[in-house]
Amino acid sequence: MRFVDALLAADRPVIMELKRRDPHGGDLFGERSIREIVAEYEAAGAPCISVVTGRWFGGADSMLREVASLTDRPVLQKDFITRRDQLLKAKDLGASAVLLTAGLLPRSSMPTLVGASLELGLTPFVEVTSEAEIDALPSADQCVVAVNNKDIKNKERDPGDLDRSIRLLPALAGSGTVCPVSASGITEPQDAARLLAAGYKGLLIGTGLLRTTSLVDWLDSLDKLRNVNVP
Ligand SMILES: O=C(O)c1ccccc1NCC(=O)[C@H](O)[C@H](O)COP(=O)(O)O
Repeated sequence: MRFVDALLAADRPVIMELKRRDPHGGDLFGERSIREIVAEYEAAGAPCISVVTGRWFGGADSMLREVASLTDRPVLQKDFITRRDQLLKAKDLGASAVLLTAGLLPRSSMPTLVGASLELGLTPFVEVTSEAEIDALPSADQCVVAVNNKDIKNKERDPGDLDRSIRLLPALAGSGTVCPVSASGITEPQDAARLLAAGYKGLLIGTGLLRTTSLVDWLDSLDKLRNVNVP
């Protein structure tokens, strides 16, 4: 299934992320193997899985290959992608979607990379932090567009500003994307429920899910707050 279709059809529209380290170098996997985390996410009904291969977060390309070999859920690669050859590699490693960060790319590169991703059958997962970045997006109707609540230019050391997602939602709706996503800094089920109630079709959560003592309880709380029954 396509990344975007899987997310839009999900009872729990949460892209669950594997990220080895937090921005301060803290371990997020503990004793768990990649296989165990993927199994936990699948059992929790993850429609899509995100893998951070960026080295700032302890990532490596091998993590993407391993995750893609363990699941048939669409997998997003989160890395600093600036060139077409990285898209080819992402595809080869098993990705279904690729992160393109508006704030890190020269404006002229975004249309080229969005076009090249689509040609390769990869969903562009475009991250933005401002209205100006949203207004400049090419082919937003064919992209997942995500508001990043943290500041990647500061290595995401900040706790995140979830109100940024609320503020930018009207601009996202106007961009033409069918799949607005709120990403980063979502640690509590209450925050997740608030963002979904506001109109987000998906959330991307790493640290909050990797650090919780019970993923099952975290997601049950979210379901209760949303009044949904997940079988
Ligand atoms: O945002 C980027 O440009 C980026 C580039 C390369 C590797 C990672 C990148 N971002 C990481 C993230 O955005 C977060 O891991 C993700 O949104 C989850 O955040 P959190 O729930 O706060 O762990």
